Amino acid sequence: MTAYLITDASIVGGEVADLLLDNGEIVAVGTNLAESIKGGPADAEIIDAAGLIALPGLVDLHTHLREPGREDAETVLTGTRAAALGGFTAVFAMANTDPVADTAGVVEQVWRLGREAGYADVFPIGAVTVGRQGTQLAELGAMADSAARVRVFSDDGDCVWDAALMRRALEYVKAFGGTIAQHAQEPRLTKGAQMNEGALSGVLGLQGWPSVAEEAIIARDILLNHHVGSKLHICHLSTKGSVDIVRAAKKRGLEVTAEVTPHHLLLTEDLASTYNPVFKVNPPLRTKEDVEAVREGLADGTIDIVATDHAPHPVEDKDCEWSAAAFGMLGLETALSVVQHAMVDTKLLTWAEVADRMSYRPAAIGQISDHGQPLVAGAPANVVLVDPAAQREIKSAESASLSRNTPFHGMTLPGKVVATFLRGEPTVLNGQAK
Ligand SMILES: NC(=O)N[C@@H](CC(=O)O)C(=O)O
Ligand SMILES: [Zn+2]
Ligand SMILES: [Zn+2]
Repeated sequence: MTAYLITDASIVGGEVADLLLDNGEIVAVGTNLAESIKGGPADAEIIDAAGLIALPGLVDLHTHLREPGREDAETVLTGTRAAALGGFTAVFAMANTDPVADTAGVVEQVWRLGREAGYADVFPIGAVTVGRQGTQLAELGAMADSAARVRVFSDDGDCVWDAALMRRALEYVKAFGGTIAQHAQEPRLTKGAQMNEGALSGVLGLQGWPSVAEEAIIARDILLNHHVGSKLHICHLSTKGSVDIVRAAKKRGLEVTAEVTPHHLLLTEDLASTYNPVFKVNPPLRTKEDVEAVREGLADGTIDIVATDHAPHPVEDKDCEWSAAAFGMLGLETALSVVQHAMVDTKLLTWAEVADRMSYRPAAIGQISDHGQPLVAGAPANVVLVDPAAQREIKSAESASLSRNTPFHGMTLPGKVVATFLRGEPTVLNGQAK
């Protein structure tokens, strides 16, 4: 195994220093390591990281890898390659596959495919209900006890809308400290909904999706979870009202964690007026006021993490009329750039806080131990090197994903992932996937 000596990196939250990676670990952090390791790993490959920021490998708590079932949209291999290019060393794979990841067998298959691909560790999320049908609890315990060690469960794509079933799910996972990640969407309020409800949806003639459909479920589930004393996580929170509810709940000491996507930190509903379905997503893009509120919420810790909700769809599911198109956007390769643009360059977050929101906290919520750790000697060598001064134009044709549905196509965004290391092995070097 090759050792790597990363020199003069700006270590997030620390000083400019060298990092020596060997045998899957960070074996030393310090200045002039080349001198001090004389007689050490003689064959260490040197990577000049002057001007680059070293962050802990990013962790995405919400990714759609589409395998099994929609290998035309993405596979574990292509999705994790896109993840590595985005600086991620671990991704949590959503359960809305075909077959649904609602058994130990399916989650073990996805976990194993991740290991074989070798680009990022894949942690499967188990479905809450059988077939994501919302009627009967899936075998949560068997998935937890499987080789995949599932700790996060979600019917993402659909809401667990039945309050009694949601209560039972929260109670059930308490036994092993699991988390229920809710896709907060009251289905009766969003029947046929196509975009954010407001003046614009009226003008465009597209069925509106009211903020309250999200907020009502978030409020309900925070109360339910408080009653049960379990762990609740809110997927892709998107409205000002949702931020206010979570902020008030945390203030009262109620247990809840929440995520926001890069696209909800940057894009607004006016993009729907293009009628280009690349901007069609669940939950929908909201207003400028909502974007400001989710940015503030992420900055003050109300929203715990950024999660991509990378949702690949093949051309035929997007290249059609708005109402017929699938919901979802790519996100893995652009997430860090969007966060830099929306949060760092605006002085809302420091890079150390980016490490917190995109590595430490998602790893903690997902209960994984080999990721999301500070870059110190003895830690697993999951590291990403970022050039914050780079500018790049996003081109959908250049995506490593099998799908092309990035809403950032044509935009110039700051920051570029130069290298990603998974347990000391480069998955990306010089901006190229291995
Ligand atoms: N976000 C989306 O618009 N789509 C997701 C499902 C989901 O995250 O709810 C998908 O699986 O395509
Ligand atoms: Zn969802
Ligand atoms: Zn999703």
